[in-house]
Amino acid sequence: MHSPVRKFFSYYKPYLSSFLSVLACSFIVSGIALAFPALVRYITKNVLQGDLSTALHEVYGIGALMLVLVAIQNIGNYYVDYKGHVIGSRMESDMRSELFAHMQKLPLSFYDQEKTGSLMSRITNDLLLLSELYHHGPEDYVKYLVRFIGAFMILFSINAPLTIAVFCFFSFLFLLAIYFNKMLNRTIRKNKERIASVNAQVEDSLSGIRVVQSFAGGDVEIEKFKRENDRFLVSRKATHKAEALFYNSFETIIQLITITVILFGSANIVHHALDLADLITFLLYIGFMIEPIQRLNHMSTQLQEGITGFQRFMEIINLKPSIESKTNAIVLPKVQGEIEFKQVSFRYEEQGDSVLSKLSLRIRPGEYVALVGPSGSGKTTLCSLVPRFYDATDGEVSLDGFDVRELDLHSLRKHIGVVLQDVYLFAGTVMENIRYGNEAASDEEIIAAAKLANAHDFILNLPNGYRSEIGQRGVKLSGGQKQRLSIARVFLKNPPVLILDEATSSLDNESESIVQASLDLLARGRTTIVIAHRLSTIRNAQRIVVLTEDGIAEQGTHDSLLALDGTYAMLYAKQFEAQ
Ligand SMILES: Nc1ncnc2c1ncn2[C@@H]1O[C@H](COP(=O)(O)OP(=O)(O)OP(=O)(O)O)[C@@H](O)[C@H]1O
Repeated sequence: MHSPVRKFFSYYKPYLSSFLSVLACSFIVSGIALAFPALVRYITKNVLQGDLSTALHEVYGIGALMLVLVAIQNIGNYYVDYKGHVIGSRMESDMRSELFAHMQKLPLSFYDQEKTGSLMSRITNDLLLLSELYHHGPEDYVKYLVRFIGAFMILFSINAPLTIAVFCFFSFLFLLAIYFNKMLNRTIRKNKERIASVNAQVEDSLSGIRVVQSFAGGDVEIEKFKRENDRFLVSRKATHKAEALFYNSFETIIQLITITVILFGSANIVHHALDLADLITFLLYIGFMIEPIQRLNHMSTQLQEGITGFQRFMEIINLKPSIESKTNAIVLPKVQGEIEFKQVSFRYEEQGDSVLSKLSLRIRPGEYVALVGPSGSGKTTLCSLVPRFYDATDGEVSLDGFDVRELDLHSLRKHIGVVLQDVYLFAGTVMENIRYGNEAASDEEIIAAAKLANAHDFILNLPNGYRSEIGQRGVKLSGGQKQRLSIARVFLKNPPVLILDEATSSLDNESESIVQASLDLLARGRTTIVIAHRLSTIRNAQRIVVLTEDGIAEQGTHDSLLALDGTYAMLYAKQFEAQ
């Protein structure tokens, strides 16, 4: 678990020298600002009340000095604004990259619980104002602390009792700021959670836009969206209420301070304890003490946005990937493909029911094994334990005799190819999608893989051949075409172990036979586990394993299982009748 404070400051490290130069500049600029009321005081108290024949000459001299100071101050402010913001944005961008990379390592069990849209919101919205926090946070503290302490000391030297009276008001402001900042933090956190829900709703509706339109479900989606959007509005209203209360209480106290200074200052003038020039100086410096507080006050929503964004960032960063390579994990350069499940039990959630219980199965290198059984019996779950999409709750899964938890995760997954029923293609070209199987592959190798997957001909018929854009999730392709691209991807990967999970189930007869031909070719010489509902497609499997809710019910070849006249024979007869 990272310490939040240490983690927060660690992002300054790569930019430390630039950031210190910004802080130094900020310090100088604030010091210069303090000189102006002192110069006004000098003019009103010393120059204008002294020898008037030389006064104008001296005033021009001070005016020239002021111009030089203004120039230095503005150049300094430009540097602080520009450089500071760039540094803040860089840190924000570093954090965004770190969060995305961290999410890549989180296990599927994490994604089972979270909504994609909410996670997107954490990467985009939540981090947006962190740059302001990183840049303005320390820099404003330096700037305003210099101004505040400097003004306090000068005022104290002019009139100590009045300064202390004013300071009492400031401590009250300070306490008020702490209280309201806590309140803002709460409401802003709620805002972020609710905008994340709005995002999740948008993502869900738009990803399923085909289902929405086919069910004419636009109104339902609009209603669901409105519900989330309204909840966001309610929490925004609470934030605005807190902000308005905060700002206006502050302004009231600040006005009270000014009135106190005018009243007490005037009384002091009447009693000859203060002169007019001192009162003017006092009022100018009070402005210096008030300005930092006003500014921090107006900035506080932005800063709080940054703080809550950081807190939500830490919630994810602190999640330790439960499935990762051990230190000194074994890297397998070559895999024979022997898979063994030893007394494997599994359940998805800690409190949930077991999906698999003490299951044992050994698959020989190069063997073609079909898994069949009723829906929900755990076939997909069993296969997902091999590439460690999930870890067995009990027992051991091994590859070539090595417990998969001892193997380097990258090297383990490199040796396993998975073809699913629900193909996922990325927005991009055909070429880019096939290359996903092996980033180092040449164009020729990609074309060869496409030929093996029976995809080459249809790809050439696309408007731009291999350079054709296939749209989000491959919408511009048919189901069979998408499946053949996903098979080409696995051909290119060339893994010794293959898992085919209902790869042809959603295809029509013609597409199925083309895809089946490519799958048969793909399976050649590899250890293959096939999950199939259509039993006709696995008749030739070397071994058929029948999985039921109670575990492995029977196994053997198609003919031996029919002869056994058990679960398989019953499933087969049912399908045969239906056909
Ligand atoms: N990600 C998940 N989180 C929680 N439970 C799950 C998850 N995936 C599957 N399950 C549950 O685990 C059980 C086994 O599911 P699994 O998908 O492995 O079965 P299957 O035999 O492959 O089914 P089918 O043939 O219908 O695909 C089911 O009861 C299912 O509800």
